[in-house]
Amino acid sequence: MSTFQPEAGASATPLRRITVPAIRAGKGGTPLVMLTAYTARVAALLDPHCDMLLVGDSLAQVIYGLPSTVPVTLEMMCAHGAAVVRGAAHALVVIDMPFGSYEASKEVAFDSAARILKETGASAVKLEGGVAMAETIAFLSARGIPVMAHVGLTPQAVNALGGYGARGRSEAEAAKIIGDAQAVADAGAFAIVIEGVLEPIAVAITEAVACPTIGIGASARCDGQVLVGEDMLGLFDRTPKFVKAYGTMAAGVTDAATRYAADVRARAFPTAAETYQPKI
Ligand SMILES: Nc1nc(=O)c2c([nH]1)NC[C@@H]1CN(c3ccc(C(=O)N[C@@H](CCC(=O)O)C(=O)O)cc3)CN21
Ligand SMILES: CC(C)C(=O)C(=O)O
Ligand SMILES: [Mg+2]
Repeated sequence: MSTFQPEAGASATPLRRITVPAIRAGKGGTPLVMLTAYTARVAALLDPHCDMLLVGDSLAQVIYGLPSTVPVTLEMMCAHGAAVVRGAAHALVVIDMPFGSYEASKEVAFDSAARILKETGASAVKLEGGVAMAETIAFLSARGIPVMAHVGLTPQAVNALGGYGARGRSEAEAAKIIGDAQAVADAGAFAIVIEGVLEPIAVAITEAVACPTIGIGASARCDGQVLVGEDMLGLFDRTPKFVKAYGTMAAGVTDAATRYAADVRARAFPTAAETYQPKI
């Protein structure tokens, strides 16, 4: 069943959404701006400022209070993906493929990615992995599904990596990450997220590949940047070194809830302005 609906109030000449070729053409230009969003309202607020919105599987921690992204399901990604597409009119929406939905074979990956695009109306998917995923990326790309790749610190592999520490501290690991990025670029990825690597690795990849690189804990010399929206807004409590909070939403929520609770307990809310009185 498709849950995709056109944006409410879409006019006869709607603002055209940013396309995958436009993102590709952003290589080496003004840095591409990307944030995650999981809900329609937050997507609508972030949309005018972003080139791309990512419905990240980080919704595991941010929305669901899960300890890692491993338990995330296709159903969760489709529900939040459809909400973000409804909320955003301008940005290209990319949806994370959840752990277990694409690794077994390129055919399994195609079925999962096709379901995501059908049920959400999004334009592209993202998946984690390098050399091991190159064949899958080529298979999807040749069949009309734009793929954003994700190399370096790949959180779905937390059980194999043993944690969320920065990657590429040994020469062998640095070479492996650069090889992964080259492989996914050669396979046709339209962009590559580089997460949690030593800065020289991110710079070397950005200089080596023809598609845009999107950094998170990587380098300002990447072709764009992505952060988890709630981290950037100052709402999420446990944030990695690579986060900069531009907002103070947690403090705003605490302040509002404190004053609301005090008003309720003092019978100071609701007042006449917020109640329905009989007509005289
Ligand atoms: N809110 C949020 N922000 C993210 O960036 C994010 C998620 N959730 N969930 C999915 C993944 C997980 N990510 C993470 C999670 C934790 C660290 C972290 O704690 N890093 C520590 C170093 C840890 C170590 O050395 O073992 C740091 O200080 O940066 C990094 C990336 C990035 N992604
Ligand atoms: C951190 C970004 C790149 C991501 O994959 C997510 O939010 O799930
Ligand atoms: Mg992710």
